[in-house]
Amino acid sequence: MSEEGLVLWFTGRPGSGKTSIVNQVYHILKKYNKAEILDGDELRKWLSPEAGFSRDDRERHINRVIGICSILSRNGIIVFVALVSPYRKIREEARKILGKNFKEIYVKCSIETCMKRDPKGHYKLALKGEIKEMTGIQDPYEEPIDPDLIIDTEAQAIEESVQLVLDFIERVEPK
Ligand SMILES: Nc1ncnc2c1ncn2[C@@H]1O[C@H](COP(=O)(O)OS(=O)(=O)O)[C@@H](OP(=O)(O)O)[C@H]1O
Ligand SMILES: Nc1ncnc2c1ncn2[C@@H]1O[C@H](COP(=O)(O)OP(=O)(O)O)[C@@H](O)[C@H]1O
Repeated sequence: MSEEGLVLWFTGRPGSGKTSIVNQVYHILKKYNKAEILDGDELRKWLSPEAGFSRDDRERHINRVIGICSILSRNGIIVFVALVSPYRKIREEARKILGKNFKEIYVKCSIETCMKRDPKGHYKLALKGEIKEMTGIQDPYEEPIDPDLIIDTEAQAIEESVQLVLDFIERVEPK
């Protein structure tokens, strides 16, 4: 691994599998590389405690995450980002700012399956009207058009998804 880092940007609907995959890949990789996880929920608590889920709030929060990625990756760290990041425009912005070491990984899963999984119960609350601006219910999720990697968590077991990400990193990491 060179001093150049890598930003692996996992985007997908809530419940698609971003956190589960990132945690497992990180666990395997961190023995050999400097790596860090920037995961939606945990990150919001300290980086953007004031933020809700309006488009403006999401964009402001994601812009801050892009800034952190820039600092970490230029210090040779592999950064795992797990954010819903539902808008194409802001993901394209991330690619522009972070350059060739930005890799967009689409964690693909239909809204129906995400709603069935509902690991945090947010979809249920959104359907009852207790959460507003929920991605996939009242708010859009704009699928990536040409991502660097697609992980289909409806078609794959988690072990398979994890292996695909590890294989991808092996192919793209700066040597
Ligand atoms: N309104 C609404 N819309 C989307 N998501 C919501 C909402 N309210 C709470 N949550 C939970 O917060 C997590 C998403 O935070 P992110 O910072 O990743 O979202 S974003 O990138 O700013 O769009 C996301 O966690 P993950 O399930 O890990 O994706 C949700 O469970
Ligand atoms: N192939 C897969 N990859 C990732 N998660 C999966 C897969 N198949 C089923 N799941 C399940 O889907 C849920 C995804 O939740 P989570 O990882 O918190 O998603 P997200 O971070 O995208 O909200 C977990 O309960 C996980 O066990």
